[in-house]
Amino acid sequence: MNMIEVNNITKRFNDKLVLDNVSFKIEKGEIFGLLGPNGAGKSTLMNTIVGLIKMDKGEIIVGGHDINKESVKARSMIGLVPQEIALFEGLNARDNLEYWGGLYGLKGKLLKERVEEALDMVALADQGKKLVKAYSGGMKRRLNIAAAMLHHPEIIIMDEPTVGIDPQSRNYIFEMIQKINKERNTTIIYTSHYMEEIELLCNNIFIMDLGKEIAYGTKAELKRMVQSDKIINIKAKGNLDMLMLELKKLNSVRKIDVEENIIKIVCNEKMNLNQLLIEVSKQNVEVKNISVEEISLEEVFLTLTGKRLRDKEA
Ligand SMILES: Nc1ncnc2c1ncn2[C@@H]1O[C@H](COP(=O)(O)OP(=O)(O)OP(=O)(O)O)[C@@H](O)[C@H]1O
Repeated sequence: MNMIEVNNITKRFNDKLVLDNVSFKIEKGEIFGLLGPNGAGKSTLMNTIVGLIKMDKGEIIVGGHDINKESVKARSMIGLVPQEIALFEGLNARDNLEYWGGLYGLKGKLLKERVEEALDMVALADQGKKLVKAYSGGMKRRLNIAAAMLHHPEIIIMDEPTVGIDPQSRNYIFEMIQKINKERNTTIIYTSHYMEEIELLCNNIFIMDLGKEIAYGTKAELKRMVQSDKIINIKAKGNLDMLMLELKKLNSVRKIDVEENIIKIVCNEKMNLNQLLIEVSKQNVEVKNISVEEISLEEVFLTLTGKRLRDKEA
C-alpha cells in the first residue's frame, strides 16, 4: 500500500523554480531517504507534503487523502520533526511534551503514558525533569523527535535531524528510527545531506538537486546505475598534473581527481588496466600503490551530478 504519493510537484518562490516536477511513492513501513545538498529543495518538499507550503502544480496523497482537499485527515497521519528546534527552553522536557501532546488532542492518563513512552523512545526518560535550556543540542533534537511521535503517527518526517549534533545523540536517533519502524511499522521519511546516514538507514532513496530528481530507486538500483564503474586509486609521486591530462584522454575515464598524492579515477567497464599502466609508465611519475575500490552512494551522486554533496557546516 502506498502511504505517500507525490505526483509531479512544482513550486516556485517568486521566479525561482524550487521544485521541478518531482514524483515518487512511499510504501507503508518504508524508511525513505531524501538526499540532496543544501538548497536542493528538501525542506520545501517536506513542508509541501505536510501542507505547510502550497504547491503550484501537482498532487500529494497521504494515506489515501489529498493534502489539499482533506488536509486535516492527511496531516493527522504525520509527525513532522522540523529542522528548527521547536521547544520551550524554560520548561522541562516532560512539560514540553505535555504541551505538544495537548495540541494533538491527548489528555489525562493517555497523555502521561505517551509522554513517558516518547521520553523512553529517545532515551531521555531520566532527564525528563531537566529544563530544556540545560539540554545539549543533541538532547534537544531528540526531544523534538519525541514531540513528533506522541500521537503515534503512521508517518514520521525528519528534516535533517542529525545536523550539528554529537555522535552519541546521532546513534540514539538511528536506533530510535529503526526501532519505531520495526515495532510500529511507522513509515519514515529521512532527509539528509549525509550520504552514509541514508546508506545505513534507508531502503529507497530519492536523490535531488536544484529542485529536480537526480536518481530514484533502491540502494542497489542506484548503485547499479553506475555499476559498471569502478574507482582506481593511484598513489604516485612526480608530475601528476601531466599524468592526469593524459589519462583524461582515455575514453573509459569518466572522472578524475587528485588529492595529495592520490589520483582517483572513476572509469567505466571499458577501462583496461594494462592500457592505464602503459600511460602511467610513459609519464615521469613514481607509482607507490594502485588500488580498486567499490562504488559508494557518494560516488553515485558525484557521477550523476558532477558535484560533491556540500556539508552544512562546511
Ligand atoms: N520561503 C522562501 N522564499 C524564497 N526562497 C526560498 C524559500 N524557502 C526556500 N527557498 C529557496 O528554495 C531553495 C530550496 O530550499 P530548501 O530549504 O527547500 O532546500 P534544502 O534542500 O532543504 O536545503 P538545506 O539542506 O540547506 O535545508 C533554496 O534556494 C532556498 O533559498
